Amino acid sequence: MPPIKLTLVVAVALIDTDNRILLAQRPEGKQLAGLWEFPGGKVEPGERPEETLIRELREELGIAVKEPCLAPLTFASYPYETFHLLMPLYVCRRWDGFVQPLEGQALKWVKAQELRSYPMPPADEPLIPFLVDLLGP
Ligand SMILES: Nc1nc2c([nH]c(=O)n2[C@H]2C[C@H](O)[C@@H](COP(=O)(O)OP(=O)(O)OP(=O)(O)O)O2)c(=O)[nH]1
Repeated sequence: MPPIKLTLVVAVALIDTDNRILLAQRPEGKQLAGLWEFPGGKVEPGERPEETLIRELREELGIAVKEPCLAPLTFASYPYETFHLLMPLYVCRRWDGFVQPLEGQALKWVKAQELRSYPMPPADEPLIPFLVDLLGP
């Protein structure tokens, strides 16, 4: 068996004042294209996960998030074919600026109980009940 490549990705459920969660659609041409995911990305060398998230949210969505506004909720651990994904999921209800699709990605605000209607990467499916518990149906 080849050694496992562990990949650390950090993601966030942004929650608006109606308790809806932001999903972003993975662009064509990327792995898992077309699936709906939580904003975030790979932790780069030398970064703390919270710094990664703040950077990704600025680059992808044009919003400014302060570190104390990121609350850990749960995590995903999933064996993709070429790497093992470890993905902490934070929750964030406060940010500055307006969410914009700066990378051309489709965005949707959805209720927790609607998450199952959006095809998500297999790693994300076990995260849904935590959001339903947190936010109610
Ligand atoms: N951001 C995010 N990534 C997720 C989720 N679920 C899930 O399996 N992933 C996977 C998809 C990718 O393999 C990886 C995130 O990497 P990424 O978005 O930063 O990078 P990428 O695939 O675009 O690749 P790259 O071009 O940056 O190398 O984590 C999720 O909910 N949010």
